[in-house]
Order: sequence, then C-alpha cells, then structure tokens
Amino acid sequence: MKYLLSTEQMRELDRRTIKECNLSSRILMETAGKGCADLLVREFPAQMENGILILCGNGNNGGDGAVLARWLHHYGYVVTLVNIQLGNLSSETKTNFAICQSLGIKVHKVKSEKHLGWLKEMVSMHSMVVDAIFGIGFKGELEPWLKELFFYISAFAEFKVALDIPSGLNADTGNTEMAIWVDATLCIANLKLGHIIGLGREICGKLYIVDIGIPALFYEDDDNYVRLFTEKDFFPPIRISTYHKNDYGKVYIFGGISGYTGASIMAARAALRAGCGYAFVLYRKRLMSIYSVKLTEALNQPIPENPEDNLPDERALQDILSNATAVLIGPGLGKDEFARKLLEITIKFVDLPLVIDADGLNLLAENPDLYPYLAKPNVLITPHWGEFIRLAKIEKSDLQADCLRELKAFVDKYQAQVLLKSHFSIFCNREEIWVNISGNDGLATGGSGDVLSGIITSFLAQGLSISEAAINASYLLGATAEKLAKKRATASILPSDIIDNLFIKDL
Ligand SMILES: NC(=O)C1=CN([C@@H]2O[C@H](COP(=O)(O)OP(=O)(O)OC[C@H]3O[C@@H](n4cnc5c(N)ncnc54)[C@H](OP(=O)(O)O)[C@@H]3O)[C@@H](O)[C@H]2O)[C@@H](O)CC1
Ligand SMILES: Nc1ncnc2c1ncn2[C@@H]1O[C@H](COP(=O)(O)OP(=O)(O)O)[C@@H](O)[C@H]1O
Ligand SMILES: [K+]
Repeated sequence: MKYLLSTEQMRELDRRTIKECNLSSRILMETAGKGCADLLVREFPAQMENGILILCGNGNNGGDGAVLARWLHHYGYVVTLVNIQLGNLSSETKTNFAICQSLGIKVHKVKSEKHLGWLKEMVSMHSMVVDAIFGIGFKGELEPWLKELFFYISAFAEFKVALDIPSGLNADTGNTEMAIWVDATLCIANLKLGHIIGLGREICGKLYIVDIGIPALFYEDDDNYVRLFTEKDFFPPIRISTYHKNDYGKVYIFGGISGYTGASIMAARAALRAGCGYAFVLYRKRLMSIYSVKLTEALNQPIPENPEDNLPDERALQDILSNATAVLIGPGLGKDEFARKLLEITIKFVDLPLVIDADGLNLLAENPDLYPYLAKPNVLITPHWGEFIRLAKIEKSDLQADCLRELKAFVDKYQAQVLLKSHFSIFCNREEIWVNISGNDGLATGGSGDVLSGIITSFLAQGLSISEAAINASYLLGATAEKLAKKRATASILPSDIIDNLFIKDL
C-alpha cells in the first residue's frame, strides 16, 4: 500500500520534518535535488547525452531544479539553467541560483512572451528538458505564453522529466487546463493525489519516488491518507481445502429485461469464477426460456409476482432472499415499475451485503426517498461517472474539477459506501479511501461493470467486508485485463474473456 497525499498533507510532513528533526528547508531541498540528479544519472544517462535544459520557476520547485543543475554539472553533464521569473522568489531558491552562479553555471533569466522563441530554440537544442517550473504550489491560471511553451515542450522536446509534479497539473485533483506532459516524474518524498487521479497518470509518465528523509513514523500519525491499492495489498477470500460449497456463500442476482439479460448472466458467471459456492439468477417469468438456456452453472428461478398487478410479491421475494449470502441488483435490470419495486423491496428489507449497480443506480437517482437506505452498513453502490453525476445531482464539470471532493461530499451526506469507477477507481466510505489504477482500455467495453459487480458480490458472499470486496475486486478486474493485454490487443478484450481468465495462473 502506498499513500497519496494532498498538498496540505505533504506540506505538513515537510513542516514536521523541519521542526521536529531540526532539518532546514534548505537541507530538504538539497536532498531532493541531489536525489533527482542521482536518479537521472542511474535511469536516463543516454537521454542526457546532448545536454539538459533545466527550467526553474521562482518557488521551491525551482530551487530543486537549481540543486539538480549543480549536481549534474558536477557529474560532468552539460547543463543550461533557466529561471522563469514568475511569482515571488523563495529565499532558498535564490540562494541556490547564487551557488550555481558562483560555480560558473549561468542562470538565464526570462519572464515574458518575448523570450518564447529563444526558449523553444533551447528546447530543441537539448536531449532532455527538466520541468522545475511549478510544483505543488501551482494555483490559478497560466499566462497564455506559458501555455504555448508548455504545449511546445510536451509536443516537441525529445525527453521530458518533471520534478515533483508536471507544471500546470493540480497536485490535489490531477486536473489541468494545460500542463507539461512528461516521460517521467520524480515525485519528491511521496506520491501526491494529482499523480494518480484525474489526468495525472497520463500526464506524469513513469513515476519515481525520491526519498528526502521524512521519517516513516510521521505517516503513521494520520488516518486520513488516501491509499493506493497495489499488488501487495491484494487479498482475495481464502480457500480452505475442506470447505463445502455452502461455506463459500450464495450470490443472488436479479435478472434483466429483454435485450439486457446478458448483464446478469455475465455477473453470475463472474461471481462463480470469483469463487462463490452458488450463484442464483432471479428472472422475470416471461424470460424463463432465455435464462434456463443460457445459464449452466448458475441456478435460476422466476421472481414471484402478485397475480393482481404482476408486480414482485414482496413476502415471497423476501423468503427467497433469506437464503442468500450476498445480493446484486442492477445489471440490465430496466427502469420500469417492476424493477423499481424490486429495488425498493431489496434495499428496504435485505440486511445482507447488497451491491447496487447500473440500472439499480439510475432507479435510485429517480427515487430520492430511497437514498436514506444507502446508510445501511451492508450497502455498496458502484457507479461509473455518469451514474454518479445523476445520483449526486451534480454537473460533469464538478466531478472533473475535483472528483474526490464530490465523492467525499456524497459519502458524508448519505453515509454511503461507494466505488466510483473510471480509468482509475476510488472506494470511499467514512473510514477509508482507496484508489485502484490496475486495468486498461480493454475494459472500456459494455459489460465490464457487470463482471465487476459479480466479482464484488462473490467476494462479499465469501466473507470480505464491503471495502475489501470493492477494492480487491476492482484490482482483480484491472489486473486480469493487464494480463490479457500481454496476449491480445486491448481492442479485442471482451468482458467474457475477463470472466474466463479471472485468477488464471499462467496465460
Ligand atoms: N520544505 C519544502 O517545502 C520542500 C519543498 N520542495 C519542493 O518545493 C515545491 C513546492 O514549493 P512552493 O511551495 O514554493 O511552490 P512551487 O510549486 O515552487 O510554486 C510556487 C511558485 O510558483 C508561482 N505560481 C504558482 N502558480 C502560478 C501561476 N498560475 N502562474 C504564475 N506563477 C505561479 C508562485 O507565485 P506566487 O504565488 O508566489 O505569486 C511561486 O513563485 C515542491 O513541489 C517541491 O518541488 C522540496 O524541495 C522538498 C522540501
Ligand atoms: N480505460 C480504462 N482503464 C481502466 N479501467 C477501466 C477503463 N475503462 C473502464 N474501466 C473499468 O471497467 C469497468 C467498467 O464499468 P462500467 O462503466 O459500469 O461498465 P458497463 O456499464 O459497460 O458494464 C469499471 O470497473 C472501470 O473502472
Ligand atoms: K515541476
């Protein structure tokens, strides 16, 4: 597990290290710049052969850049150091520019559009460009000439490296209007949220951590960190050789409407591949022929109906569900009165682990009287961004601006447990926040979400908690897509391929 820090949390750790360890800000900057120099020499010597252009801002990120310039110069590399004079000049950065000058490294000072042509020429003349313009202190808007420079570097520089975080990228949200897209980012001390969420992963290139000596103990004092789920954290339900099928739990899944039956069938197959003892699909009576033909391992039975209105029979349904260990409602469910009634009965009367996905969420969004049931401790909702926008009654732009803020606000308001899905997924309840980044665009095919909800419900039936089931399943889905991508183009990965290769040992 790794932490993803907010800007404020990172600054607090810096402050504590300076105060409690009696280390000055200059020492931390020196450690950061020297660590970056050593990392570049180790990882990218070939990319530095034809000179390194180091672009520094006026803040401490620029100071890291100046220290880096000094060390690379010391190691014998050809360095061109440029100070883009924007904002207040930090005293440590000023000192480091002065040290560079005393060693014969010229500090080229630029501050406006009139230097744009020269800067572009410099970018083309060096084999590596280091971006130390803005770090976690970036805020507000970029001047138009800087946007043009950032675009030029992103498009035309041979090899680009960012110190701490690419300039223009918001370190809390991963949001940006224009940033320098780099090949590698050297994160100082720790990953920040913006390296991973939003557009961070795409913009940052390969991520490296440069240790600056913040004591590990300091991290343990804060329960509020967002956690990045990694392979080491993966902990699926345990298998015990003497266990019987009843010990691995019974997953109950509501079937879909005509044309959408495949969703619940995929969820049931995924649940079985994820290890549950039984999967049952409860289908609408008139679709019996489809379900009884298509389901092999999964059991199935019709949803009991009231003869007078043909709506689900509440009492009989409760009886059926009393046999379940975990329940899934939503994939292919439809949004008619029958589906609404199913959701209402399930969310109100089922106290077992319950996953609500897809149409279950769209129905929920249209029935705000059901929102209070989200606070039940066993309920998990798994919206993608479109479903979340409808549920939270927000605009897409709100979610793009700061998805974590919007997710936390929803969780606080409804005391809900949510897995928000996208090319990165976030699990959030009131106790913990996990981010999963496994996966690839092979999952961008209708049906991947149904597979995921089947795996989650299966993990719940096998005894994992809501948070464990959600984040482990999200990781497994993505890791399986990554494995498959070694064998076939992501364009041709199907949800059923994911199902059939879950937990596969050797592809
Ligand atoms: N002890 C520590 O703290 C350590 C910190 N470390 C390093 O420091 C970095 C954080 O440094 P930081 O706080 O000085 O902020 P930074 O990212 O350099 O940017 C601030 C400068 O940019 C300017 N500026 C901002 N937005 C702008 C805009 N839109 N358009 C134009 N200008 C804009 C802003 O202007 P101002 O607000 O002053 O007007 C100011 O001049 C961190 O990422 C890491 O690399 C490491 O060395 C380890 C120890
Ligand atoms: N480009 C991607 N990279 C990583 N994961 C992805 C990507 N696209 C989709 N996913 C994952 O695939 C799943 C898709 O779920 P969802 O949008 O509900 O699909 P559907 O409704 O079509 O079944 C989610 O778990 C999501 O995180
Ligand atoms: K930077």
